[in-house]
Amino acid sequence: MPLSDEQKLEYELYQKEVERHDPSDLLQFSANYFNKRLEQQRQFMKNQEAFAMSKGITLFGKPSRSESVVAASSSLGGKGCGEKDVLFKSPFADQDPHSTHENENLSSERSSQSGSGVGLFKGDFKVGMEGSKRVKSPLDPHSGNSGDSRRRGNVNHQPLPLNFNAGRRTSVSGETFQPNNFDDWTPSHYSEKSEEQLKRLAKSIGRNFLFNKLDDDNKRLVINSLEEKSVKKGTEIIKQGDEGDYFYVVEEGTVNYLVDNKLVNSSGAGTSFGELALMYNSPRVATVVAATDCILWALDRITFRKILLGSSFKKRLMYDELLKSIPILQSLTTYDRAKLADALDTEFYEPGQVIVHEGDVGENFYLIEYGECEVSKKGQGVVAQLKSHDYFGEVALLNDLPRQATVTAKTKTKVATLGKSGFQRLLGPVVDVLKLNDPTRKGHDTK
Ligand SMILES: Nc1ncnc2c1ncn2[C@@H]1O[C@@H]2COP(=O)(O)O[C@H]2[C@H]1O
Repeated sequence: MPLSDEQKLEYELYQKEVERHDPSDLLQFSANYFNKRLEQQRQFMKNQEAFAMSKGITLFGKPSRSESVVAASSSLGGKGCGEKDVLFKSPFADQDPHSTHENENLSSERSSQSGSGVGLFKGDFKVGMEGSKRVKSPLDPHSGNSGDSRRRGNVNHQPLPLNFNAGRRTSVSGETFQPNNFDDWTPSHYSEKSEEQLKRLAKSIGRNFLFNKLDDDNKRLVINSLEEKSVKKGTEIIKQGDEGDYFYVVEEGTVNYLVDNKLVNSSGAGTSFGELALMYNSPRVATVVAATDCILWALDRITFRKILLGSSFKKRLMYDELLKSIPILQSLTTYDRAKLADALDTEFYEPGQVIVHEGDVGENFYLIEYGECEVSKKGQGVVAQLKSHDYFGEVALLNDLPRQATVTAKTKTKVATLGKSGFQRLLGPVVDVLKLNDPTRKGHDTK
């Protein structure tokens, strides 16, 4: 049976750690490594449950005896366990390391099926796991992150948060995302919302993709942490260069975005803004002004980072390092990169696997995260070699032509893919560079 993306990720992280440390005693190293991973995951869940309980939210129910039996048979590989048999059991109640993954999966389902949320949204988000992820080395708290990601299609089989640290970039983090820090945190502005407010929030926030990715419990935490703000037309809500304090969702009205006093964008009800400074601990990149009277919902920095950054924005953080390291994308702004990251997906290829076939219709643009690929053309053989941080697939999309060459993975390869519409919409600022480099115009370099 092929590995799931989640298993691939875990395996890949492990492999990278082995390569990085080159241990003389591999078994001892591996035992330490996986113990540490297990500890991290359990600690995070304990803290999350403790916090949720302090707010009257039950994340993981206690198993009944009969449920324990179901769980035991399930963790022993029992098949035919229908949905109604799923055990909603605290994943750290069982200290048998062999049952960990079973527990994670079950708990994840519990989380997504929880009926305790406010019932405003229909997201199928599994706590802290969507899109791709980046996990800090558990063996070295000061090490850089090793990036990774998984395909969208598999979200339903995602275990609970193996990596709450996902996306953390040690160089930019203001607040630590160590799971055990969760203990000290309570949202700065926590108030149960009235029925009337909930109805309005269902409309405005329900339209915002960031919130649809949260499970019911996290949605409830976020909703109750939101502060309502009415602003008059002309009010400066955010000033370029300032430090980030709040993230905003627009319930009513329109806001204008200005960079260096030039209008660059406008948005209305259901949209959000102010996330970049909070994500990257960087100054505000734009000034935001109310173009009409507005009703906004503001979420404080810490709650944003604790909840949304671990889920809705994980994909951005995970792709940010890759996008920053790709030479042709150097001209993109933080905002352009964030939008591009939202549109990317991840694919893995094994050595010898064809990624793009000459003559096919072009659907995607590819960025190589790691691996080596070979470009070949009928009648000419191999015409180019590609390596990590190179790109391909642009010619068909730029010129509306069939694929001009075949690209084959030479080693295990991980690519970020961008669909045709995203390519046209998001790569505007680099199209000229892509055209200049177009191999059908000037011949592809053989590296
Ligand atoms: N074209 C744009 N360039 C930069 N920021 C933008 C743009 N459009 C919307 N924004 C938002 O404006 C916000 C200003 O504060 P932040 O830098 O925190 O996050 C920024 C984005 O959310």
